[in-house]
Amino acid sequence: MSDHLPPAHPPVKEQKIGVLLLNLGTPDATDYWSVRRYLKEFLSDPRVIETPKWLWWPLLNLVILSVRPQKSGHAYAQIWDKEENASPLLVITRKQTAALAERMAGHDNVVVDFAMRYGNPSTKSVLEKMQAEGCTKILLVPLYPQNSATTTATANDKAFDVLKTMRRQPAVRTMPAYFEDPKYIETLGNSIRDGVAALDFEPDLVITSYHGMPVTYLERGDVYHCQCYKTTRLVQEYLGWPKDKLMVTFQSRFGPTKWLEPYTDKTLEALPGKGVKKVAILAPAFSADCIETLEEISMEGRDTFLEAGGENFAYIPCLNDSAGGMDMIEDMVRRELAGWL
Ligand SMILES: C=CC1=C(C)c2cc3[nH]c(cc4nc(cc5[nH]c(cc1n2)c(C)c5CCC(=O)O)C(CCC(=O)O)=C4C)c(C)c3C=C
Ligand SMILES: [Fe+2]
Ligand SMILES: [Fe+2]
Repeated sequence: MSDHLPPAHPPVKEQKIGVLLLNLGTPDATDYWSVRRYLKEFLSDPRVIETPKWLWWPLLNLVILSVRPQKSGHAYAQIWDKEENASPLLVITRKQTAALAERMAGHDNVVVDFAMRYGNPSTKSVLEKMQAEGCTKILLVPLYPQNSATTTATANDKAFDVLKTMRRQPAVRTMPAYFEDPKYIETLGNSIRDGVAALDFEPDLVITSYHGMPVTYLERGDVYHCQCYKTTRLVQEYLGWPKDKLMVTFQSRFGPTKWLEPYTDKTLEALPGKGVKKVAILAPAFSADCIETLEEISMEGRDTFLEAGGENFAYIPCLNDSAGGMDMIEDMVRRELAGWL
């Protein structure tokens, strides 16, 4: 590694600032072994699975990893970006990185890149690359609007685990969760307003569906649940809509334990019976569309709702690399870089 490092004391003019976008990660391919490798890394993270290791290890290795990769692989295959031969999460994160790099191009000392918590490109490989490029300051940008131990914390943990192995330490900052940042609320609110205006029906209800987690994590102090509710309330206030026009639900249940309620799938099943037959739905916990939005909501959720008697269903995409979404990321990153630029 030392062969690839810049001089011990690069002149100040040659020192660089790294901006590292972090997201969750995704399999390299949809086959059994690729999905299994990804799920094994993901589901072995004690920040994600708090079940004691002695109990979780046999369950994961003997049961879950023998059946889940096939099921998830099938779901990934339905949303795979064939042109790029990659998962949408990877393709979109790459585009966000390129767009941010272009927006920061006026600062020739700023290097923008991205890394994943699980899978590729790994946080280790990208942090090592940044150090080799002369980054003496690094801003970690976990792309999760709401803070959770299962996402924000573990993304930062991974980066610090890598830094632990480096003798030379860059100065490091982490971007906070942005669930109530006025720029996020405005951007999300605009995407809902414009998304709804573009529909050929008027939704009775707009559902904000957040990724779920076991209720025990909330009980142990994870702030995610409260931050999800606050995001939806602030967006409702920004839009000036009646309170009952927007609803919070939680999706992606995993395993037999009780997760945060109300569940998205059960809600979509029940709404038509209550006279709510036209819905629009979006997933504000995701900064990029992925299996959980494109397959679980836009495909499965749609089928559930229509089969239960719903008439109109629309999925409003994540902010992704849209102009508004990139204005927001650029704005937040520039604020965190204050004093460094
Ligand atoms: C098992 C526990 C899980 C918790 C807790 C959890 C929290 C959580 N996850 C996200 C964001 C994403 N999750 C994604 C996929 C995904 N999540 C879990 C499990 C938990 N997530 C699994 C097993 C999977 C893999 C897919 C599957 O097999 O169903 C993704 C998408 C990845 C992709 O490749 O497209 C994202 C993004 C948040 C925000 C969150 C917070 C509570
Ligand atoms: Fe997840
Ligand atoms: Fe899912």
